[in-house]
Amino acid sequence: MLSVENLKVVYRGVILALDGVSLEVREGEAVALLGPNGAGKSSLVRALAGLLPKFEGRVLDGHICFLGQDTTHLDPVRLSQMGLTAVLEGRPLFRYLTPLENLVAAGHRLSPRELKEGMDEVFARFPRLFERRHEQAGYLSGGEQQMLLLGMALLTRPRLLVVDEPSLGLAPKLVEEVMQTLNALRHEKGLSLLLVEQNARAALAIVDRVYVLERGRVVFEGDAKAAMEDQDVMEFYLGKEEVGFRQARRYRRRKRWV
Ligand SMILES: Nc1ncnc2c1ncn2[C@@H]1O[C@H](COP(=O)(O)OP(=O)(O)OP(=O)(O)O)[C@@H](O)[C@H]1O
Repeated sequence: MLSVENLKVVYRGVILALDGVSLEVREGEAVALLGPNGAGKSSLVRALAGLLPKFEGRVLDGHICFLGQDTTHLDPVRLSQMGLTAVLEGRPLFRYLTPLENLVAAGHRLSPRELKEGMDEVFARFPRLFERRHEQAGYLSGGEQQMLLLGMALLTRPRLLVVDEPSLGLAPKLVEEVMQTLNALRHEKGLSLLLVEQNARAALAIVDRVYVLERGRVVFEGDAKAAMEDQDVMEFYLGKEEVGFRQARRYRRRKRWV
């Protein structure tokens, strides 16, 4: 469904963010892209969604192929029409508009009947959004905003959903809820999912395969279950799990590979 080959991305002509990344997401598959700050995860998302020019970035080399078509230089509108929807990090929504208005904006390509059906489905899936549908979206909690963004993404009728750091800033219980929502969407809608995360454990619990990015390169790829059971991977790539004096888990990076 999606294949990325030897992708190099540069910002302002000098800052190399991706240095020859190759990866694949097959039809119906859920794949995690993990990595620490600055690894290049968001740069890959921007490249996939045709958004690099908005960030003064461009593809220097390599190819992106979606549904058999070379989409390396396609614009976001065309990509969305093809079924590739990206939910960017930082919860980009219209903060001064209501959830209802945000959903209408996201579903602007649908007919009135399709929009109504789509919104009914979103509100049935996220009852809390329905309760708060007339309030300002900027005042929703982080978890509710994330649900709204997923609802907006659903209205674009994606075949591949790319979600950038949905767990950012959320309490563990909400992280779990967001992951379970993504998992349910994937299975019920038959979506393919590329989940970009720093929270390795949360992501690995719902995906089939994983790529780990570090300093713009893929340093590990493999089966998610195997990655979780592999102590070296957990320690070296994802950080060592430690149980602190309050029995709180924390993760410490042990080593860099590149
Ligand atoms: N608009 C930009 N202009 C210049 N450099 C950028 C820009 N965006 C990202 N970079 C640089 O590209 C590299 C990769 O950044 P990117 O945001 O893709 O990493 P990331 O893995 O998503 O990190 P994080 O988890 O912190 O969001 C970093 O060195 C970053 O400073």
